Amino acid sequence: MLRALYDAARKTLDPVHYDYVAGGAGEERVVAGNEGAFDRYALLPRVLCGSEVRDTAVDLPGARRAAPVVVAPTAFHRLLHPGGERATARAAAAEGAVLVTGTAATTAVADVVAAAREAAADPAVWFQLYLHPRREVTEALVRRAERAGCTALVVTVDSPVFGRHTRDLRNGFTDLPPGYAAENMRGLPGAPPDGLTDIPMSPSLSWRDLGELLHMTSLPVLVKGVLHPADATVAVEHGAAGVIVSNHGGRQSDAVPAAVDCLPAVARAVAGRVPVLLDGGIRRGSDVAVALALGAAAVGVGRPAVWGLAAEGEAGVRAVLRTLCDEYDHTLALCGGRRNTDLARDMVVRKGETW
Ligand SMILES: Cc1cc2nc3c(=O)[nH]c(=O)nc-3n(C[C@H](O)[C@H](O)[C@H](O)COP(=O)(O)O)c2cc1C
Ligand SMILES: O=C(O)C(=O)c1ccccc1
Repeated sequence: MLRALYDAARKTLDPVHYDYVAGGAGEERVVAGNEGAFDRYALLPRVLCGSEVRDTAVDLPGARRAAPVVVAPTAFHRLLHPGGERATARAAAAEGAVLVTGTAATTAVADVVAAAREAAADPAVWFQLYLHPRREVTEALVRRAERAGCTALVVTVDSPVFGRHTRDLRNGFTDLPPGYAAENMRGLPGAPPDGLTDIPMSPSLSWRDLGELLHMTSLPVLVKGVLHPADATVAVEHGAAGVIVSNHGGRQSDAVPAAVDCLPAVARAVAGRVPVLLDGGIRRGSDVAVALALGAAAVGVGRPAVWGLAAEGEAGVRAVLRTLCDEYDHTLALCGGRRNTDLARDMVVRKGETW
């Protein structure tokens, strides 16, 4: 459905930047695996129980939204389209989707939220955070997000070290070019804004650091990058407001399972205490339906939104979100559902393994 937009993105982007977005760690087995995993699931519809009027609304931390599709945090939008994060923010707000803007954005969070507010009266922008080894730097970032009007924080925990993006290493793309900066890092304690090397990652971060983050803010905090069900349990016990099952779109480890294959066990561990979100490989409305039936409250999309942005700016991101949500609503109707929670666990089967 969105093939034409993706092709346009490929044509218009500098090949090095295209590779930055498309690529992943190692041999990119996980990049391929995230998408491929959805091909192994099928939906078993229920019949004669549907409705003309469907309600796909979802309650997420700091956001009730009309559809269960969130724009996942991705870096460097200004590098990919002159409209940058502002264009993405306007698109997400206009389509009623949560936008997760982040530490690696090339537009300051206050400007991102301002752009979202131009496009809709009540937008929802979350801020994605890399925990800084220095607590005062993390705290300064948190205050920026709070002051800007973000309604939740997303802390990414799958990056104890930078991912080794094979194509970037081959292309020599290891930092932002001159003229671009990770704007949220500008002027932070001890952090000159020279680019992505200012976003340090540390393998010595621990659950204690998450605990400290939860104490320094009253915003809900979602934990992004959980694959092991035991970690989901610990996150909830610490007070996380949500768990995001994600392998970072295959950009960190190239030896992990497909994200959607980790979802059922995480959903079981969380047991409805907080919403579970999933990102990685969502490309069509039926993928959204599979994820919801396997226990997700909502899904995130990374690359699809970026391709839309690169191809057509705000209009491209809007087209991606609208298409996914339309397809999802149509799939829900075909499954005999009227709301998201009608997609029950027993309506997803492994292909070739129906009873
Ligand atoms: C170009 C790019 C940049 C990304 N930057 C970040 C980031 O700064 N922080 C983060 O938590 N995740 C980041 N991610 C991961 C996404 O949030 C998300 O987990 C992933 O893209 C989902 O997979 P998908 O692209 O198949 O939808 C990035 C992904 C891409 C493709
Ligand atoms: O590219 C990424 O996946 C990513 O998460 C990131 C992290 C720090 C700076 C830039 C991008």
